[in-house]
Parts: sequence; C-alpha cells; structure tokens
Amino acid sequence: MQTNKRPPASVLFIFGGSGDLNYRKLTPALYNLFLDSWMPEQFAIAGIGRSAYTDDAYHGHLLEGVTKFSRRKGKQNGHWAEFSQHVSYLQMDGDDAAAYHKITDLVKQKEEEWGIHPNVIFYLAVAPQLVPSIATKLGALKICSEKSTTRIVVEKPFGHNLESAHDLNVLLSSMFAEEQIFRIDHYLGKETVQNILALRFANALFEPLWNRNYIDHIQITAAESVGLEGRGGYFEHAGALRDMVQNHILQILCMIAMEPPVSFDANEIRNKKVDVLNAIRRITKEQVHDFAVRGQYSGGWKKGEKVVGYRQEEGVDPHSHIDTFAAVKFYIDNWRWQGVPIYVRTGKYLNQKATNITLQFKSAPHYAFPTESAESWHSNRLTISIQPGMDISIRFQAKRPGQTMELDPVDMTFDYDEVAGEHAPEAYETLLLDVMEGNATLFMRNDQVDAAWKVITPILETWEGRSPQDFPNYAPDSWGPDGADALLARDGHTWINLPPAL
Ligand SMILES: NC(=O)C1=CN([C@@H]2O[C@H](COP(=O)(O)OP(=O)(O)OC[C@H]3O[C@@H](n4cnc5c(N)ncnc54)[C@H](OP(=O)(O)O)[C@@H]3O)[C@@H](O)[C@H]2O)C=CC1
Ligand SMILES: O=C1O[C@H](COP(=O)(O)O)[C@@H](O)[C@H](O)[C@H]1O
Repeated sequence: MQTNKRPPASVLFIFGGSGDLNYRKLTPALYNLFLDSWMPEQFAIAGIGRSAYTDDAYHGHLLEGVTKFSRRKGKQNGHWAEFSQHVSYLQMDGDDAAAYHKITDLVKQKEEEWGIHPNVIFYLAVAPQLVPSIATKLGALKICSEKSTTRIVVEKPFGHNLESAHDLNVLLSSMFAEEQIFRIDHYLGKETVQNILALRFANALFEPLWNRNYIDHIQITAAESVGLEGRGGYFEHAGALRDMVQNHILQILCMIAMEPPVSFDANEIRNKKVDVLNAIRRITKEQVHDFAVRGQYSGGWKKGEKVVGYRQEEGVDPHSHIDTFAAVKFYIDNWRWQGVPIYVRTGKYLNQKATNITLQFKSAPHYAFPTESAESWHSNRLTISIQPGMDISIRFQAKRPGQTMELDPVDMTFDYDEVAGEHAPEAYETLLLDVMEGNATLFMRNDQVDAAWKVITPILETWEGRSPQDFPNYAPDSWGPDGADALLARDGHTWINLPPAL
C-alpha cells in the first residue's frame, strides 16, 4: 500500500447520485482514490436523488458503473465491499427544503462517530436549472457558514446563459465565500490537458514557433462516439455548444493560446486564461452563419448497430432544434494570434471518440524538392491527443529511403500512455482529491465563466431564434454535417481526422 498524505475526514453529498455523471465518472473516481489510498481515513459518501434505491440496490448500480467505466475496468472489484460500506443513498427532492434535515442528521452522526468536525462537500451533479434551488437551501444550513470545512462543487455548464451564470455567481457569493465554491470543468483535470502547460512552458523549443508567424491555423476536436446515453432530459436544455464548447473546448483553447504565466499560482494561470477569452473576437449575430455550424444526428447505423435519431430519443421533443454537433471558427485579436483561425468542433455519435488539438504550421517558404502533392507543402504539424490516445506527435518531412530524393511525411510521437499506463489518474480523481484538500487551482473563477459565456452568447441567441431547416443533418458514424466541412473549405482547409487510437 502507498502511504499518501490523505485529505482530512470528509462527508461528500452528491446531488445527482442516481445520475449518469455519478455512475460513469464520480463513483469510479472515488473508488480509484480509495484503491490508491487517497481517500481520507474517515469518509462517508451519500448519493442524493428522487429515485428510490435501497443502499444495497444503490451499491449494485454503482458497482456496474465502476466495472464498465473505471480505468481499472473492474480489475480490483475485490475491495468494493469495503468501499461501499462508506456509501449510502438519501432519497430526497432537492426542491424540498423540509428534506434537508437528512443532510444535517448524517453530518451530526459522522461527527459523533469520528469525534471530529469533518469537511462537508456538496457536489451538485445536476442540471444547471436545479442548482439555484439546491444552493439556496444548502446556504440556509448552519454548516455552510463553516468557511474552512464546507465546500460546494458546481458542475458545468455553470448557468444556462450569461445572465443566469451571473445571477448564480451572485447567489452563491451571498451564501458561500469564494474559497468554498468549486466550479468544476473536468477537462482541466485531465493529465493530457495539464500537460499542455508543461509542453509549452517547460520547453524553449516550441514557444518561439507558437504564434501567427509560424502557425497557419489550429483545430480542436472533441468528438464523441456515444449518443445521448439516456440523458435526453438534460441535453434538451443544453445542446452541444453549451455542453462542450462553452466550457471544455474554450478551456483547452485558453491553454493553447495563453501567454506564459509568471508562476503556477492559481490566480496567475486564471488571469492568463481570462485574457484569452476576453481577446476572442466577438461574432456578431449577422456573422453567425459564416462562423458556426450546428448539426443534429439522424437515425442510422453505429458500428453495425441500428440506432434512433436524436428526435426519437427518450425525453426529446420529436421536433427538437437542439444541436448535437457544433463547429465554430474563432479568432483571437491579440499580438500573438492575429489572423490565425481556430476551428473547434464537437458532436455526439461521431465516427470515433477522439479529443485532439492540431497546430498546423505554415508551409516552408521555398520548396526545393520535387513536389508530389500539396500535402508536402503543409506537412508540419503538432498534434496533442487528449483522449483516448494520450500522445504528442510532430509531423515533418523525411527522405524516403532509396536513390531518389523523394520525401514522405513522418510522425515522431511521445506516447504519454506508455509512461502513465493505467496509473494515470482520471480527471475526476484529481479534481475530487483537490476539493477534499481545498485546492482550487484547477477550478474556474467566476470571471472565466462569464467571459466564456460572452464568447458563445451571439451564437446561442441566433440559433435559439432561428429554426434550422435541415435537421437532422448528419448520420451516426460520420464526422458531422457537410456544413462543418464547408466552414473550413471556405478558408482552403480541411478537418484533420486522425486514425483511431489503438
Ligand atoms: N454525464 C457526464 O458524462 C457529464 C455530466 N456533467 C454535468 O453533470 C450534470 C448532471 O449530468 P448527468 O448526470 O449526465 O445528468 P442526468 O440526467 O443523468 O442526472 C441528473 C440527476 O439529477 C437528479 N435530479 C433531477 N431532479 C432532481 C431533484 N428535483 N432533486 C434531486 N435530484 C434531482 C436526478 O435524480 P432523480 O431523477 O433520481 O431525482 C439525477 O440523479 C450536468 O450539469 C452535466 O453537464 C459533466 C461532465 C460529464
Ligand atoms: O461534460 C461532458 O463531458 C462528457 C465527455 O467527457 P469525456 O471526459 O468522456 O470526454 C460528455 O459526454 C457530456 O455530454 C458532457 O456533459
């Protein structure tokens, strides 16, 4: 067993304990922390939801999620019985103020049992529209005034739009101190996302090239091969732009585009990131059509299996206009990035699960070799694969072995997986540990959230006010609607679809 410096005794309440996020990510992460001896010596976890579960049925449900989704894929389920003794289920409606005594009762019980006052963490893994109601009721509890030990974690999207995010910040600040509020974006906890900072700022090699003089354009893809996974109720109020671009993709963009930080102090990094968001050129409503493309999947075949279209999914309006795909072209109006287009895209039921970033370098100024194809001119690129492959790859031209001077593009790859393997913690492991330790470095500050909403507001408002005429407009297993290809083609570019990770 490792001997880790474990966080203090903690009671963790998960609102949305019966939901998908807890099933797929939170409980597998907590169980991995337990297996790796990172959980506190004394801890209790209570899942909260309106659905009915006995503790036993709840444990069985969560174990299924751990087996399917944990990085260990159920290899060490032998310790589950020990872990699950710490886990219970509280059936309650978050809107029902009278039910909140169940929370204070559990904290009191643990205080008496452990003989100390523990950390109390409220994790709001629920849709954004529920957050104000739950937060208000929590704020009324006496334990929430314990600034150093009580924390509230709010999932993305933070608010539903700029206005509601702002209101939510005001509401939370009226009840909690800033150091108690953890606005989570799990992409910031991914090892490969954190490694972007190491790549850029620990190596003198790349930074001189990292600007408009050498970079032609940037692509960020966060493609998902899964569909809705039963989350129609949530997704109908979200859509891909709100679900993925406003948060995860813009955060990745910030890490790629930010200026070098002076230190790794949490606020220094956040300041540099917010500078990027503030410098992103505002797309006017009239320009949305030229800068953004939305899509919605139809029914069809997904890896040999017949699947229904978005509008036929459970909990979805049969005439829904919600986007399950979004692609946007951004410009950053600052010295470093002037004129460099940054194309981002995300979608459900795409051809593969792949999150990656490509920096396409400009062509060599003069090409003295026999030219075989346009590709030879544009061969220099750096690709950072975030998941499922975890690698950094540089493409350059090399001489093809033989008597003639012919060239081929080749890739030089650093495989992060080889170094980390299954030991690389999942994002939620890192972030949940940080919450228990009270470390907010990898969490969002309120001005970052506002700035990100400002970037996408014109697109959201235009899409909400104008019905798409062509939905559904892409088939499962494709790379999205034709419009997404046209977005790049207009600039003489094409999306780089990497081969699937092995
Ligand atoms: N799923 C994922 O992979 C990820 C999700 N997220 C974020 O997590 C949040 C939740 O998403 P997800 O888990 O997918 O959504 P789900 O729809 O799967 O879960 C919603 C949860 O909210 C609970 N809930 C709804 N109404 C109430 C209520 N009145 N009182 C108490 N509980 C209630 C539901 O429980 P019940 O019906 O039993 O009441 C359920 O547990 C979203 O903000 C999403 O953006 C973030 C990253 C990844
Ligand atoms: O936040 C979300 O992220 C997941 C994708 O997360 P990943 O770590 O598997 O890439 C996405 O499926 C979900 O819709 C969204 O809410």
